Amino acid sequence: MATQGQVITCKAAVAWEPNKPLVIEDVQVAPPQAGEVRLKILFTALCHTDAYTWSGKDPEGLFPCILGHEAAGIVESVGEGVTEVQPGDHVIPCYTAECRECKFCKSGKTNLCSKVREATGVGVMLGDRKSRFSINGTPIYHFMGTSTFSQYTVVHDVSVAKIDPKAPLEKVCLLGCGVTTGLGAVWNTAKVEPGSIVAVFGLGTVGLAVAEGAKAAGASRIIGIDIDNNKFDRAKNFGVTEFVNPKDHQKPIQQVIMDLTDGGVDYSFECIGNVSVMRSALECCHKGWGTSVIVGVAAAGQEISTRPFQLVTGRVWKGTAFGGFKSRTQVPWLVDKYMKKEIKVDEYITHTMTLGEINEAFDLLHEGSCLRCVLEMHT
Ligand SMILES: NC(=O)c1ccc[n+]([C@@H]2O[C@H](COP(=O)([O-])OP(=O)(O)OC[C@H]3O[C@@H](n4cnc5c(N)ncnc54)[C@H](O)[C@@H]3O)[C@@H](O)[C@H]2O)c1
Ligand SMILES: N[C@@H](CCC(=O)N[C@@H](CSCO)C(=O)NCC(=O)O)C(=O)O
Ligand SMILES: [Zn+2]
Ligand SMILES: [Zn+2]
Repeated sequence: MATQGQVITCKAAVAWEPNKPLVIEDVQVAPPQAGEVRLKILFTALCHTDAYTWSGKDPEGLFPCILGHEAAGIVESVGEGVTEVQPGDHVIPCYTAECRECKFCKSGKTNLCSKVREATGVGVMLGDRKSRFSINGTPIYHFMGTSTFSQYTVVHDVSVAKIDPKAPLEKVCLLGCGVTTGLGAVWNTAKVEPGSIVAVFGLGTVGLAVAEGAKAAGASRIIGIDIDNNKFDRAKNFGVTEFVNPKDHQKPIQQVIMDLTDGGVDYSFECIGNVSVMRSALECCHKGWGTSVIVGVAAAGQEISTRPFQLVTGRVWKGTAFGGFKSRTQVPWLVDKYMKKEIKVDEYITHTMTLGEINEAFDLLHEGSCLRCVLEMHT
């Protein structure tokens, strides 16, 4: 049955309140308006940022909402004026938009785009500042401009990356966030050179993708730091050459790393979201040139600190969103790299479940053994 122009009723996991179990509801998804695209989401993974917003600690978290931002699907229908995708196209929704027209997009200095960001930060669509999701007339907020924990979602056209239709959607959904972010943190934000010594704090999906990116960039040593000893064996497969557990040392971890590296690393990456570790990651960098990249998302109210002397003496503190990748342009390129077996993706998927099992999937995410859990949306 043709669904174009019709309201679609489908299943979605709704976060009614912070920290309360998600509820699988019948949700009405309105047709896309001008500049919008309605997607059939086939697979979505869970990311720690979904858990963070669900926890209530995200200042942009609005409830009730439909979370989810690491997914892949097929275009169901498009609104007026949409020219770059059409029904049937295989796509990855992108929480970092790319309009190619705004001051940010044209700057050549950042992957951030301002066109829809204000609207996506308050859970609505840009056109009419309303949500396309409702349950019996009650609006449900969008999240990150993606809301992929729904069998159908509506996104802005500037937030849709069209990809190779031969790519397995159950795998490449991961390129919608974690893996892409880690690779890009190394390649775009830090620009790690061959021979560099790299420290990665936190060996979850993002940290492992940083290690993978650093290996590909020719790093000579990749030091993985995690408080869970079980992380090391797996991390070796992603390029980590040495493992340090801060719990095994009396000295501050930055001192341990400096002692191991004749004065500090060339690049460090914080992939946890812990502001005290962010300080350690900066301070384990080499005097004169060491650069530290913040990737982890810390809760509202948290602040970073260090002695300004750390920066005066040449260390550089940076951050990255979506690894600095331009979403619509470069996500298809990453999919192609995956198809050519130049980057890993399958290796990050430790579990697969269904939409109906989403609460159990979140429980798993907090266990050390789980990297990414992919949900099949239409079983
Ligand atoms: N900036 C971005 O664009 C972006 C994109 C995706 C994810 N993120 C954020 O990146 C972070 C990492 O995501 P993930 O999915 O890899 O998370 P994860 O929870 O799977 O990995 C975190 C790792 O850090 C370890 N850890 C926890 N506390 C530690 C400590 N004090 N010292 C050392 N290790 C410690 C854990 O054992 C775990 O292995 C999250 O904060 C997530 O929200 C940011
Ligand atoms: N709403 C949060 C910000 C969270 C955040 O920093 N998000 C990252 C992506 S995390 C993906 O897992 C990001 O891209 N930030 C840039 C942006 O949101 O424009 C808060 O306010 O704390
Ligand atoms: Zn994410
Ligand atoms: Zn833009």
